[in-house]
Amino acid sequence: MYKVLITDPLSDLGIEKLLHATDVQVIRQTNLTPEQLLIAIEDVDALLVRSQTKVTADVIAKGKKLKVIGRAGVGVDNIDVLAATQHGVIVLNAPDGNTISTAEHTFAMMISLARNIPQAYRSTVQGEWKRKEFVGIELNKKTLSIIGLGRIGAELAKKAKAFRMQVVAFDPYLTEERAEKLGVQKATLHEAIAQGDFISVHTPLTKQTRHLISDHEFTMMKDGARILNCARGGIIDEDALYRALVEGKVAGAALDVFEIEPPVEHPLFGLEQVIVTPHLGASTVEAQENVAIDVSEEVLKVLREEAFKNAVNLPSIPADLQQKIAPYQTLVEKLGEFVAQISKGALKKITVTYAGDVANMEVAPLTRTILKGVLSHHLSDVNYINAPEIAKQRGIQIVEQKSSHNHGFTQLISVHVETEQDSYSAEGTLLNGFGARITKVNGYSVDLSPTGHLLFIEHQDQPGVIGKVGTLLGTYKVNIATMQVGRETIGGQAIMLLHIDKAIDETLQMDLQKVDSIQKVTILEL
Ligand SMILES: NC(=O)c1ccc[n+]([C@@H]2O[C@H](COP(=O)([O-])OP(=O)(O)OC[C@H]3O[C@@H](n4cnc5c(N)ncnc54)[C@H](O)[C@@H]3O)[C@@H](O)[C@H]2O)c1
Ligand SMILES: O=C(O)CC[C@@H](O)C(=O)O
Repeated sequence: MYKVLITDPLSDLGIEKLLHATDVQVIRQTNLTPEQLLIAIEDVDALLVRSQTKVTADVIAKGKKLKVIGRAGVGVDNIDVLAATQHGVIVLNAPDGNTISTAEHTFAMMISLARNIPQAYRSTVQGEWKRKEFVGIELNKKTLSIIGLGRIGAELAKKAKAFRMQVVAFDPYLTEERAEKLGVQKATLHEAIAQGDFISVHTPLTKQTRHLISDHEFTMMKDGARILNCARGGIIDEDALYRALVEGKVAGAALDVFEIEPPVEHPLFGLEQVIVTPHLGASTVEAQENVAIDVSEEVLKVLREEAFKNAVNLPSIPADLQQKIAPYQTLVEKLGEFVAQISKGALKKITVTYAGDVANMEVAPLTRTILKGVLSHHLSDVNYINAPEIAKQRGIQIVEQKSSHNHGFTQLISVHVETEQDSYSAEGTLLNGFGARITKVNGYSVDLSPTGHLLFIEHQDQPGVIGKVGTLLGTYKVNIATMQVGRETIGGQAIMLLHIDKAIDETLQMDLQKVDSIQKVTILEL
């Protein structure tokens, strides 16, 4: 039974699938203090949040069984994604479900800003009738500068165009082709800032976007520009915004999000030209249902080990690619484990080479699997999610390359590992009807099914060595299923690879090691 902890309010309809799943126990505990969360997380398999719950590194470390954190929404800035990655916890979001709602909210804020609707409402219900004070401006023919033309930015652009606004956009990933398709003018950040009558930010909050709009940017704006933030508090420097409003450089600001939420006694609240909402962008019945459905379905898939998408800390693999690479998964994982088990010394570099049919595919997911195979022999708690990050942290260089040398195999994958002591390699292929095979070990040709108990013996090619190995194994009642031998030259360096029917202990290993001309005996388990 999987335990799923939900710590923020989520739509009941949205989480129906979880509530009805027979293999899931849903625990709903909202408004937890950080201390209570540290206790609640201890034995759950999944955590579902919106933007209120702060999922810190401490929370993740306490979640000993935690496999997945689901964010019902887009922004994952309330989750320590790096800590999750390091602990091998998948972070999922629901990126599509609230796009329309947030774009509509931004548009509502823009119209409110242009026509002073919140201020006029407040004044009118207080018994005033100040028609002259609340003269607004039209959106028609004004320029809207959008910073961050992703899902919400693009949706906002469409709405603005319907209101006959000129749309200028800055996004580092915006191509001319997409700009043209959306009917927006591609600009640099400073061009966009300088041209906008309205400027709306729609980026994630990252190191690069924190205070993206600060004093310098405000000085570049048109006099009387109006600014909106319905993305994340902190993209606009609130102190700089306050100064720009007080100086009259900026005519108005609409904020749905704040550097600290909920904001207390915010100086901006004292300014008449500032309109605010309490992080309501995604707060519609439709958006909340959408994101809760999306994230519940995805979390269930992770728990049930089915294919999932939308992982923030794992590249998503399209279904057609998943289908193509599936047959290679066992081979590459076994190749990684094999090389790791025959290698000695601290890892420095792992080179993976793809040749033949497989070289025509997107191989990054396979390399990730190999990394997991290699690293999990040396380190505990390595999985598909954290393997690249762990390699990076330990300074292990990863090289992925493609080659035209398939040596007669339809496909050939080779893993070469360099350690501080030596280098080791294994090559493998998929044989029609036989599945995964290891075809070369440290340069010696073999034909090995990579499963079960194995003995890897490095020795000098001498008459009688094979016999002595067989006799010793017989003495210890260990049955040999298959045996492979390979040598460089007659009497030269050689290897023996034996499939044995049961695990052996170190006594037999040491006895084998004492045999004349045997240099090294390694016990493998695949
Ligand atoms: N107010 C709310 O309730 C609410 C609701 C949903 C989303 N959001 C927030 O809105 C933001 C956008 O969401 P989205 O779904 O459109 O995300 P998205 O990932 O589709 O779009 C973000 C865009 O920002 C661009 N970007 C990144 N760094 C940039 C930079 N330095 N300068 C300019 N552009 C940059 C990216 O290239 C991307 O195109 C996120 O911060 C999200 O958390 C807020
Ligand atoms: O949970 C919410 O309502 C906010 C969601 C929003 O900020 C998001 O990033 O998706």
